[in-house]
Amino acid sequence: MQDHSMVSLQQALDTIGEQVRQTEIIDVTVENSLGYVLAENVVSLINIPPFDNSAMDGFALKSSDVTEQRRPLKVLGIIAAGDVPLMRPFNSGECYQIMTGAPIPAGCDTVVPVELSQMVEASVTFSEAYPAGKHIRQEGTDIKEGARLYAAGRKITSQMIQALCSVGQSTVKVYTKPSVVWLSTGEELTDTPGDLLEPGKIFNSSGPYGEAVLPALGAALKWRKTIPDDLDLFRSYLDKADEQSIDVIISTGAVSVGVYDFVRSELEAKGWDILLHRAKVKPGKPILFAKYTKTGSQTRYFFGLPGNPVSSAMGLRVFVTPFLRAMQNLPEECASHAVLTAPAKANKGLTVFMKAVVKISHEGRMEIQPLEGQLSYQTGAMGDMNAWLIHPEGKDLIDEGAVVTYLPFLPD
Ligand SMILES: Nc1nc2c(c(=O)[nH]1)N[C@H]1C(S)=C(S)[C@@H](COP(=O)(O)OP(=O)(O)OC[C@H]3O[C@@H](n4cnc5c(N)ncnc54)[C@H](O)[C@@H]3O)O[C@H]1N2
Ligand code: MOO
Repeated sequence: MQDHSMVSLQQALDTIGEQVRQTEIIDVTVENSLGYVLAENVVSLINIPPFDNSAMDGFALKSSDVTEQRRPLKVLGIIAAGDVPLMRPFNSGECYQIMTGAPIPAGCDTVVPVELSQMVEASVTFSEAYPAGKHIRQEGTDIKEGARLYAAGRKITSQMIQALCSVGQSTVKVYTKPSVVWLSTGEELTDTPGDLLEPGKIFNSSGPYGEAVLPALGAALKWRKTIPDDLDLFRSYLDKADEQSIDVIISTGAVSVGVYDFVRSELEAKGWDILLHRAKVKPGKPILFAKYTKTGSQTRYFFGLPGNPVSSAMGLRVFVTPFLRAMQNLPEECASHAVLTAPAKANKGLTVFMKAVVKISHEGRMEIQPLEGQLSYQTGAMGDMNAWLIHPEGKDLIDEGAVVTYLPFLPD
């Protein structure tokens, strides 16, 4: 007889969390580093700006030369961005025309914007006296040489790429993105959207969803296949993933108690250890987690996500995402809270994840509202949700106005 007992959400997460091993550390070019997690602190080796430069198009001069007397100054030449800094100081009564970003010449203590000047041939006068220290962007006033830009464990964003490039960083050490294979099981699945559905068939929605969302979860999807209820094919894909040293295999469907629910028995037959099967959650109840250890190679992991499409999405977010994050040394996600704007009722015996919308009210308050269509086959509301409201085990009704916990649809 099968064991149909279920563990709590926390026990399930702990079982998964205990298995985490970090991925390999590699060097990637900064240009290709988006979405990777830093495995080292990044320290700037140079000052930014690397030299004093002008913040305006105008005239580089000594402020003592610009007085109420409006004495004309001799323009010695033009200094453009990219020019070598002029080290030879100029004399009183002289100045340079200077462009934004151009190096400040030795002896200059201010830049007067072009709008305040009248230039006639090589001579310029200014409408008013001008103080020292204006419009000069001093070396090191953005980023100091030796300053820590980013700590290990930060996920690289596009903004960070801009700062990394400004200090001239060429490569960074990062954790490899966990490699993933996605297997959609089900005789009923059709992978040709746009075609007329054959009787009894449905379109595969979870496979393309997995492919779309995995990059945002930090994973590298290597390949994705659909498997009718064909055990030989399933075994051959397991072997292929093994040969390619895939870190994590994710399947959808065939993990419940139906006659054709073969995932668990096939994994066991192939020597996988089933560490978790079934948790007190909804959707996602029949969640399965297994590992495969072969001498001489890295342990491999398998998540069997329940087939109902909302259950697959929930399993990916609630169980797989923390595992993928921890493999890259990302910190655990912090709990997010919001005020419930409508009562939420759910099964008391389970932790229920409800499709919901979180938004900031006009008063600046974070508010959350459960959507219509909460069942695990109902994908209609998924496009509107941006959060999973967590309705904890042990409660049936949560009143409007209560503060509840939620999981953003995507992690940071
Ligand atoms: N006697 C019981 N029956 C069921 C139980 C149970 O505890 N006792 N649990 C139910 C729950 S809860 C879930 S969730 C499902 C999970 O079952 P499986 O993982 O075995 O999934 P399947 O039976 O293969 O499929 C379930 C459902 O989802 C549709 N599906 C599957 N794959 C896809 C896909 N890629 N895209 C779109 N839709 C998909 C499939 O056609 C089924 O309708 O079991 C319940 N049964
Ligand atoms: O637990 Mo199932 O995942 O509700 O549909």
